Amino acid sequence: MKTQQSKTLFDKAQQYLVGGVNSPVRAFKSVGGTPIFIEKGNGSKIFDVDGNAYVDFVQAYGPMILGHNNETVTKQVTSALQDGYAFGATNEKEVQLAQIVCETFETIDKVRFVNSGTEAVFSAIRLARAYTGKDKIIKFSGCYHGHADTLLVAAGSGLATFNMPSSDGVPQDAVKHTLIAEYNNIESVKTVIENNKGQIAALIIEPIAGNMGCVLPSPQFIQALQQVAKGNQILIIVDEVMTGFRSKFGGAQDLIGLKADITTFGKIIGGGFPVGAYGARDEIMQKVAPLGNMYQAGTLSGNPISMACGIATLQTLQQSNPYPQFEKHGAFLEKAFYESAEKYGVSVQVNRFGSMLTPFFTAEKVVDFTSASKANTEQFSTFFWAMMEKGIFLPPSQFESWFLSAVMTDEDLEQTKLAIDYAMEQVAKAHF
Ligand SMILES: Cc1ncc(COP(=O)(O)O)c(C=O)c1O
Ligand SMILES: N[C@H](C=O)CCC(=O)O
Repeated sequence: MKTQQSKTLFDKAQQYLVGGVNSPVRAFKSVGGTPIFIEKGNGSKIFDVDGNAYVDFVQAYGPMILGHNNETVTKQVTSALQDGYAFGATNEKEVQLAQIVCETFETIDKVRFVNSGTEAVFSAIRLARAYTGKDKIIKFSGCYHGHADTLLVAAGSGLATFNMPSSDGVPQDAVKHTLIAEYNNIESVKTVIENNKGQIAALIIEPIAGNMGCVLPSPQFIQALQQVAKGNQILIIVDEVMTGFRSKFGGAQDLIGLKADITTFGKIIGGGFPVGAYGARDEIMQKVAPLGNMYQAGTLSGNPISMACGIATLQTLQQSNPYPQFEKHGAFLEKAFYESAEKYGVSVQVNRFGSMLTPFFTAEKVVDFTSASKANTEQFSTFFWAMMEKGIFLPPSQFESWFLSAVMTDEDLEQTKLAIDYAMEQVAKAHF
């Protein structure tokens, strides 16, 4: 694997960008070595500046569900660009994308577009507080909801990767209303509620956790969560930034049977352009300005290029329906993991939901952040670099999800299966 050009660019990047990156997980810090610099993407693959090709399981951390440079999407974005990029006045494309979201989600009458998942989530929390008149919120350990102050506690993704319980610069005052419960543990939720009776506006949850690696909620947990929230007048914010339109044309909330009061989006609804959104039934959304007194605004919110890309991406997903294929491909990879792990005596747990998956290097079932944290990150690093050597690009962290794209071919999957076998062998050689 040649890396000279990436190394040269990374040296230069570190002169001008903090740590050479614009988002911490991209720095490869937890797996060591130099991050690759991407030149271009096409279909299921990305290509780095040294000429290496990789089957892409990162997909920009989710949005590129149709793969790179999808012909229909590129055409519609190019056409939108000819008409101008931002107006500070409403454009029909905003209405079109909003209509798709509202018609797809039973729990949503209206949406508001913003520019990122982070913005969507902190706005949703403000809305829940405005609607209920209460301040406290519950968040689950290991879930990540973006980098707003209130939510940078016991968070997953980069914070889990770098073993940071919280971020410097967040005042104690900003997190004093954030209460932490454990994923898949209803007793922990009940205890938090009992200790804060009548003060909790909302709980926020990743319906399928993707930011401590992929972790699925049990049906019993979801059912009890719904009941407990309802019984205590606590709104449920379902954070679908990662899961929205990923495992079905709609939300993971439908698949697991969780009824959202407020839903947040990002990633796929912008198809790779900056976007976020939050939505709810009318009664709640009427609190948002200009209808109500909860203020939230944005210079570039609903910009026509993100909207065009989102519309084209969702329409293509709806027409092509890649979801049954995701199931087939996901199951193929899951089997490949377990077969190779057994062959080389490596302990692995593969957690998967449709097109999201994480292989955890541990013998214990992974059901929450505590069990996820027991995964062997050194084994993961060995595995990661062996996969890179064989042309497979993965998130450079044990605590992220891999994503399948609709354009992955049988050949890509065979290549990935062979790479998994090789990488497991390297793990066994290096660690046993
Ligand atoms: C579930 C979830 N919520 C919120 C966010 C924040 O989104 P963004 O990175 O677009 O701000 C992310 C990803 O970063 C996410 O995975
Ligand atoms: N896990 C994060 C979002 O889903 C990864 C994106 C990032 O923080 O760069």
